[in-house]
Amino acid sequence: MPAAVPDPAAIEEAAPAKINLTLEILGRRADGYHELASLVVFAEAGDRLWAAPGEGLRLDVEGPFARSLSSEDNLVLKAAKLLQEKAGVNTGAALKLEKNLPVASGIGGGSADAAAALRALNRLWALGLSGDELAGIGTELGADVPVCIESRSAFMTGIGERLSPVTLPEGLNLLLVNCRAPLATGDVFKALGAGAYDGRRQEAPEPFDTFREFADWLAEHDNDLQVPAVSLLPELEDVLGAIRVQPGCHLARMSGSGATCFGLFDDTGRLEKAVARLADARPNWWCRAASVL
Ligand SMILES: C[C@@](CO)(OP(=O)(O)O)[C@H](O)COP(=O)(O)OP(=O)(O)OC[C@H]1O[C@@H](n2ccc(N)nc2=O)[C@H](O)[C@@H]1O
Ligand SMILES: Nc1ncnc2c1ncn2[C@@H]1O[C@H](COP(=O)(O)OP(=O)(O)O)[C@@H](O)[C@H]1O
Repeated sequence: MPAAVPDPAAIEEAAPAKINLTLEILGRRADGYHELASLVVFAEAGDRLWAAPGEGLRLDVEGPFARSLSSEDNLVLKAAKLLQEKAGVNTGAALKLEKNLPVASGIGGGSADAAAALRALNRLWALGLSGDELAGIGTELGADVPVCIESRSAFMTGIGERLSPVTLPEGLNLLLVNCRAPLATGDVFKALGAGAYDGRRQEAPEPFDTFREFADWLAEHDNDLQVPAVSLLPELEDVLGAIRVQPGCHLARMSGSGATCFGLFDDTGRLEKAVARLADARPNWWCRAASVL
C-alpha cells in the first residue's frame, strides 16, 4: 500500500537500493572498521521519503517493511538531528518514509533513507549544502551513507567514504531476492575474521566497452562477505542456487553483508520470466526485477 503524501508542498526524494556487485575486504583497521573495495550500483527499486514543514522532528513509517522498524532509532531521524546540529538550525520537519526494502538486508535501505533525508532537508531548509558536504555529514551516520547521497554507480574504497566514478555498460538488470531473514552487518564482518589492513589500495576499473568484458571483470572480483554470511545463514545457498539456474542469469551473488542476493541479467524479457517463476516457487521470498540506474 503506497504511503499517502503528508503535504502537497512536501519534498519527495527516492531512496534507491544499493547493490554491491563486488565487495572485497582488504583488512581490518585498528578501530575495528574494514577497508574495502566495492563496485556499487543503484537499482530502480527502493524506499521513498517526503519532508514537509513541521514543528519539531516527526517521522511516520509506512509500507510493506514498516513494521520491521521503530520510528525512534530510525536513521532518518538520526540524519535529521545531525543535519540540524551541523547546519546550526532547529527548524522542524514532518517526515514520511515508505519502507519498501527489507531491513538489515545488505542493500543499504537504512543508508539510502538517511541519504534521502539529508538531501530532502537540505532542500526544505534551504541550507545550500553541496553533495560532498552532505556525504561528509553522512559518514557519521554509516559507512554506506556517502555513496547513497548521489545514488550513482561508483567504485567505493576506504571504509566507504572514497568514491570514484565508473562507466558501466548500458542495460544492466538485476533480480533481487531476499529470504526475509535479517543479517546484522557487524556479525558478518566478525564471522569473516579478517586480518589487519596492510595499507594496499585498489583502483577503480577502466570503462567497460561491452557487457562480456564487464561480466568477466565481475567474475574475477568477489564478495568476500558471502562465505561468512552463508555460515551464519545456510538458507543463502538455496537463494543463490535458485537465482543461478534462471535462464539468462550471468552471475548470482550476495550484496553487501547480505542477506539479499542478486542475479545479473542483460535481457529484460528473461529477467521478467525469472522473477515470475521465483515468486511463484518461493512465495515467502521477496523477489524484485530492477534495472540499474
Ligand atoms: C557491508 C556494506 C557494504 O556496502 O553494506 P551493507 O551490508 O551494510 O548494506 C557497508 O560497508 C556497511 O555500511 P553500513 O551499514 O553503513 O555500516 P555501519 O553502520 O557504518 O557499520 C555497521 C558495522 O559494520 C562493520 N563495518 C562496516 C563498514 C566497514 N567498512 N567496516 C566494518 O567493519 C562494523 O562492525 C560496524 O559496526
Ligand atoms: N530507515 C531505516 N531503514 C532500514 N534500517 C534502519 C533504518 N533506520 C534504522 N535502521 C537500522 O539499521 C540497521 C541496518 O539496516 P539496513 O540499512 O537495511 O541494512 P543493510 O545496510 O545491511 O541493508 C537495521 O538493523 C535497522 O534496524
